[in-house]
Amino acid sequence: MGPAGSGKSTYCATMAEHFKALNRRCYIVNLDPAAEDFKYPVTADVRDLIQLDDVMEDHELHFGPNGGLIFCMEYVIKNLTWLQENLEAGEDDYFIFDCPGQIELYNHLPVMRQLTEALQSWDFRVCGVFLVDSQFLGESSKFVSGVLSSLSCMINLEIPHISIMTKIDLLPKKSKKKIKEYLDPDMLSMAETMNHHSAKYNKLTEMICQLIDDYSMVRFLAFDQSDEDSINIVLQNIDMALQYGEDLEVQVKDFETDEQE
Ligand SMILES: Nc1nc2c(ncn2[C@@H]2O[C@H](COP(=O)(O)OP(=O)(O)OP(=O)(O)O)[C@@H](O)[C@H]2O)c(=O)[nH]1
Ligand SMILES: [Mg+2]
Repeated sequence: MGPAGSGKSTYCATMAEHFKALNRRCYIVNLDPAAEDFKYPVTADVRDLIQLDDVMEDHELHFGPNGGLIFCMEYVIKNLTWLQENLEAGEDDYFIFDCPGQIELYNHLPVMRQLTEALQSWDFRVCGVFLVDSQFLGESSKFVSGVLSSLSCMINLEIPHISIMTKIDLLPKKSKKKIKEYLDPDMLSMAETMNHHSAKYNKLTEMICQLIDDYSMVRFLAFDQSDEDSINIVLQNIDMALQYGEDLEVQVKDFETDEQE
């Protein structure tokens, strides 16, 4: 998930390659009814169910691109059997859902939550991965704004949640250093750098930063698609959030115990 153009589809393509190199299976589902072409193999495509263009061209519905997208996602929720039929999952299968970028889907509409609840009811473990373009995080105020959008998504979905800064490979060396400060941010000194003219707003900024700091609510991981280690760290964090592989260990232990008996 994440704002338009934050790199969601590119993340899916990078992960598809990475999984291949690890010899691990991974299936990617396109949930964006407006998507056009893909740089990854698509296991299931929401456009087989509904397409944004068709909705926008419908003379009775009269939707623009954003209203049309919401209509499409509500249609998906009304037709969840389509999704379930397309997710014939084996044990330990790993799916990535490439989601649309409109932020309203995550922070106040119920559709994405309904979707994650459906996946959980089908016995999937679900982790939210929220992407923000690192090029927009280089200033304290923009960083706090990125944290808040990730946070509102996390609170709305109530699932394990990982926040990622994308396009690190595009940053000049100097900005890369600066971005590192944002991976483990000192929110209070950040608040000081954002002083406004109005004391009232300064206090508000301070309190927002304090809140983020007190609860360590959002920590970003850097995602550099040109750096294998950075991809690995992101994947490990998601695996941990999903408790991926824990059952495998249990099965091995059970097997050993059986043999001893
Ligand atoms: N260099 C570089 N370019 C990236 C990276 N991630 C995305 N891009 C580029 O950024 C643009 C948008 O990336 P997408 O992956 O399409 O973004 P998206 O979030 O799927 O966009 P929407 O689906 O339209 O919301 C494309 O031109 C990508 O090639 C990255 O990590 N590094
Ligand atoms: Mg996309």
